[in-house]
Amino acid sequence: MTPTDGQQLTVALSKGRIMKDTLRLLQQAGIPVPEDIEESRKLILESSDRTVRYILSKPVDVPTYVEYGVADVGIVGKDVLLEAERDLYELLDLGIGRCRMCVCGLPGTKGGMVSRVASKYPRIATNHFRNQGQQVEVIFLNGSVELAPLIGLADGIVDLVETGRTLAENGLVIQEEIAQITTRVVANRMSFRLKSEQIDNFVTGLRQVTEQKVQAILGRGEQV
Ligand SMILES: Nc1ncnc2c1ncn2[C@@H]1O[C@H](COP(=O)(O)OP(=O)(O)OP(=O)(O)O)[C@@H](O)[C@H]1O
Ligand SMILES: O=P(O)(O)OC[C@H]1O[C@H](OP(=O)(O)OP(=O)(O)O)[C@H](O)[C@@H]1O
Repeated sequence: MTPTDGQQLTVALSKGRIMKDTLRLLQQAGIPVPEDIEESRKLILESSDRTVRYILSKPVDVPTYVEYGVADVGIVGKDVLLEAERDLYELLDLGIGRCRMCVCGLPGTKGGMVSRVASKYPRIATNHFRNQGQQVEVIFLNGSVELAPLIGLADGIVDLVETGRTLAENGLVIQEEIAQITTRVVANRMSFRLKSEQIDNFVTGLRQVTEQKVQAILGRGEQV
């Protein structure tokens, strides 16, 4: 069957760090993925059976494409979702791209003392300190935020920590964990109703794969 535009599912994928693991899960779930999706410089690709169309986007833009409905579904980190605060349905945790959103700083500088914080995530940082009743000035930076406390721009940072290597190599420590981060599947609210069957199939396939992964890990745990 060749689907019409109305039947085709448009999926916004995050380019970069989580792309490889995302494609692996899609393939394991039996969702058709174009063979050249990793090598190609094309930004819009269709599966060979034309049931799925992929948009390759910067992670930070995925919620925008999905909220405006130009993508029915998106795959993106919880960090990006918390920062974007878009009106989307969050359907599934894929369990990949695992890291933590943390307040970090030089050893000996306590979270409570912090008055200026640098972050690529100004909304997450602002909400966090507001919830704690702390008055903190948040300075937006685009990356390498660990520099800020080292050169005196800020007292601390709010940033992602995965292995902890970037912090350790720059003499910084975690002061507080704000949130556990993983990659999520999100959907446009209207698409969720109009393409319920396609979205349900998409999410069910991925859910089965991610549950199998959890069971495999538990299975290994039981043998130990
Ligand atoms: N160590 C990590 N650092 C940053 N993001 C991580 C890390 N581990 C997992 N992630 C996940 O990967 C996503 C970031 O991917 P990536 O670094 O490719 O995007 P980006 O920050 O928009 O990149 P850039 O702006 O450099 O193109 C995050 O949104 C987060 O969900
Ligand atoms: O705990 P780690 O394993 O060291 O990972 C965390 C680092 O990785 C990310 O930076 P990224 O490499 O995306 O570069 P950026 O600072 O330019 O965003 C993040 O912002 C931290 O700096």
